Amino acid sequence: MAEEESYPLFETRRAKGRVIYTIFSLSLFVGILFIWVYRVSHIPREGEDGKWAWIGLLCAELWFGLYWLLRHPFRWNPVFREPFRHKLSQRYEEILPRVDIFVCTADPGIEPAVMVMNTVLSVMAYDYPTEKLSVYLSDDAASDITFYALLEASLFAKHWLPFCKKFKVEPTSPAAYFKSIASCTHPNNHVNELVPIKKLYQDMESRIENAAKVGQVPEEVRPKYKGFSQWDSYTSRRDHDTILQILLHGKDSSAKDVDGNVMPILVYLAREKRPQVAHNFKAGAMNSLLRVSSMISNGEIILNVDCDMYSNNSQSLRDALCFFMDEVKGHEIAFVQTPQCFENVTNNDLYGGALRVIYEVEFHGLDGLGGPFYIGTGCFHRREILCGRKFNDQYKNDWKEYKNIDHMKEGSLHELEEKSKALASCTYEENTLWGKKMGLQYGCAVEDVITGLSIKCRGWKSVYYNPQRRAFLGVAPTTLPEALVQHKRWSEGGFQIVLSKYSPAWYAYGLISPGLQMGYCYYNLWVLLSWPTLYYCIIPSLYLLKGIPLFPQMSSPWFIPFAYVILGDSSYCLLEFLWSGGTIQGWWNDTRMWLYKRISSYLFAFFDIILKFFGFSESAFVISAKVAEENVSQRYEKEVMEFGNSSPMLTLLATLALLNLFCLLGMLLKQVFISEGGLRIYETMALQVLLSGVLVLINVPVYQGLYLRKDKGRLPISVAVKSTTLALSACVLFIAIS
Ligand SMILES: O=c1ccn([C@@H]2O[C@H](COP(=O)(O)OP(=O)(O)O[C@H]3O[C@H](CO)[C@@H](O)[C@H](O)[C@H]3O)[C@@H](O)[C@H]2O)c(=O)[nH]1
Ligand SMILES: [Mn+2]
Repeated sequence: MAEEESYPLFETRRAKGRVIYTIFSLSLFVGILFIWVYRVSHIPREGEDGKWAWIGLLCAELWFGLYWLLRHPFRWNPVFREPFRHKLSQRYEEILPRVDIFVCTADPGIEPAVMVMNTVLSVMAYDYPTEKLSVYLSDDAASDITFYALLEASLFAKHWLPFCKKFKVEPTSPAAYFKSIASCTHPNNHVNELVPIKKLYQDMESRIENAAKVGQVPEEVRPKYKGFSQWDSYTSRRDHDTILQILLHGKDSSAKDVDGNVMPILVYLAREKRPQVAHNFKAGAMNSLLRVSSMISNGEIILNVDCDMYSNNSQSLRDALCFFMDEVKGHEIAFVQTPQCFENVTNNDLYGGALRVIYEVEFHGLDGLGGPFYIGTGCFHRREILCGRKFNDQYKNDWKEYKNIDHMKEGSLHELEEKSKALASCTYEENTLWGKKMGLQYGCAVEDVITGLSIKCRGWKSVYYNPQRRAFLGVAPTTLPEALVQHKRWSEGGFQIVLSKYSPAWYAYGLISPGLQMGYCYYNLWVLLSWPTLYYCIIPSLYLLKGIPLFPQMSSPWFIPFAYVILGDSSYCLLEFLWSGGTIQGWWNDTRMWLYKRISSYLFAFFDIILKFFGFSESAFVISAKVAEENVSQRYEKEVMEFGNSSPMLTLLATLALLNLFCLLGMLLKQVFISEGGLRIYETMALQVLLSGVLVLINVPVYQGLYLRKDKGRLPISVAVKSTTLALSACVLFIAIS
């Protein structure tokens, strides 16, 4: 036994090829230095054309170069983790800790109840002792339909859980499972039982969908369940008492599955909301869940998932425990983060939703520097640490200690509900440390990342666990505006962190490793990329139209560093993308999104931050859509870009796309009709032609959306008119004033 115990519960491997990477990046850095030197030493003299444009480019290039430096630490030491769950089982099966799972939902219109129930069912069916598992659904919409759906799900679960156990079902989300076996051709060994369970599921699904469609819980159901009476005092989504119902609990003898086994605890919670009290979005929901669950089950481990992120791997809970329960390293680990993966990403990933390089490369690198960020979903936490505990070396979790704690010795379920409700009232947090030092942090659009950072600053580590079989699968945005709005929220939140008390730039100094500090800055400074990128998309093209070079000509030796940096960096990014499982077309699409995020999401986030700073605008959380209309989905499947509305973001994108087209065409026309320098322009202005050319190529979907497409997903006529006028006038004005 002693020898047995000396084997760790997980293993850490380091990546190879770091030397080559280091040499390569050093060479690129030399190239960047040359570019800087060139810019500084060739500033046009007073009276010469383009002096200010030149200085602008210098600033942009300085910033790009510095930002580029930030991305290196987390490519130096990537690590890969491998848990050994059979060892966990051998050593700790009897004393596995209690686990509380939090699912958050906020809007039944955007997040359909059936989808949410699939997530709930999938996590209820983890391969784990059910008496130690509790699932909490937080509903920020306080929708009785969601409650009704959960009631239905709790009944269906009594069949579904034994079925999953018996046939080792994977994935345990019923919708995903039925879909996966529909596409598999060989007959299963459990056809006889499959048919009835599928029927049960479909019946439940149609009942929930009907209720959602008519916007009402069926008349006959209401009086049967006392829980619905809690809606009697409900006035609106933003104004209601706490609604809390324990739907399944070991104390209740009916909470057994069809085989007579105990079911996991299942709780519905809609925390109290009042119009005059800030509810702090998902962070507020999580903190209420933390308190309520401490009363009902008090699991030592907490798993948090978004309502679309169903469990795709029934073992991942045990895998995560291998990290926490490891005898040597486990005590330092605050949370275990899995990547966000998406079920609906198409082959060439038009909107870059898969975030491939982030999850396949960069997060492994962060793990080598002290641990990945907490990214809100698919994350396992230790309760105490999430609630504010500081690290100290002596701290060791004695898992055996918890063995026989029964949190519910006396009192009825009803009493338990009433006591728990008080913890979810909207005044509970007044004059407490919740949202500051306890629980999730308030006031930031990425509550998850800032909370993770504050945990790191208290001395803890985290682990990135990226299993072969995806742990969770969710829904990525399926339209361009949605993708852009999501990135706006993220970039805005990131910058709020830089400006916050926990700023990775200064507060974290000395508390986390310098590499990790740089990693946090790399992700949280997105907003500041908008201006230089915009500048690079506009100025060189306008000067191309006018015939003024801003880059070295091809025959100059200064051309070499530009060519080397451009080629070297793009090929490196391409390789990394392919290595992460992407396609070449996917990389091209990702590059387009890289551009669009910078010139729209980040820019608008920048303005929003300013507005908020001066008190002109309030925090908001724009929830990402999880379903799309039929024709939108069809276009998404075909990878046709979906614009569909006329937001200022799209007008800006279209204007910039057209501006580049006009500049390039204007330059070509000048060549043909005025024929100033003939082919010379390609020699003197090669890089500007290249830049405009690439911008035009990358914007092809925008031109199509403006002028060629007829379907509903195209850019509206109004955007076409506005952007064409704006782009043309910019070109004409620029030529005219000089
Ligand atoms: O007031 C709110 C708003 C949102 N949510 C829930 O938060 C989750 C995430 O919202 P979503 O619209 O899907 O945002 P994403 O951008 O996909 O989410 C990522 O980024 C968020 C921070 O911006 C994190 O909260 C998420 O966990 C993380 O997955 C969803 O389950 C929502 O139901 C709430 O519970 N209450
Ligand atoms: Mn989401």
